[in-house]
Amino acid sequence: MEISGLLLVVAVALVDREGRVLVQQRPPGKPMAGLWEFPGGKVEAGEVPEVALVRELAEELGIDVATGALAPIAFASEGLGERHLLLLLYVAHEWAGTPEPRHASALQWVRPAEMRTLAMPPADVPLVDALERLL
Ligand SMILES: Nc1nc2c([nH]c(=O)n2[C@@H]2O[C@H](COP(=O)(O)OP(=O)(O)OP(=O)(O)O)[C@@H](O)[C@H]2O)c(=O)[nH]1
Repeated sequence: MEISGLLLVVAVALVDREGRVLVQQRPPGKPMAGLWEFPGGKVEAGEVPEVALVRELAEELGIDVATGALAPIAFASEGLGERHLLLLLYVAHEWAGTPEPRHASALQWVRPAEMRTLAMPPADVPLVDALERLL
């Protein structure tokens, strides 16, 4: 959803039992192709953010997440070309199904410290710091 140049995006750190986080690689043809990011996407007009995230996770990964399993942990505020990105990051420890890369080029489970070695969008760097403090 875009409000006067403000782009609202929701994303999640899915954390497995070993404390690893799922990241996905943006596919060729999309802006920032090849970078690793948290699964998620744009909130559509009139959509509640948590509902948008549940929808994106079903579309992108084929998993079911309950809105109540999503806990907000951090946000990023970052210039994005002509627009400004507001990215809300949630964490979830429970979901149904096995994530598969339906839109992404690849998926991988990584520890927060290892995420620093991955090329990620600029907005994600402070989010990784917040995640590392939390996990
Ligand atoms: N999903 C996601 N998007 C991110 C992250 N970091 C970040 O800067 N973004 C930016 O947030 C925006 C999300 O757009 P998207 O392309 O993933 O969203 P979408 O699935 O709704 O896209 P669509 O327009 O292809 O349907 C992009 O500009 C993307 O680069 C992140 O960690 N996860």
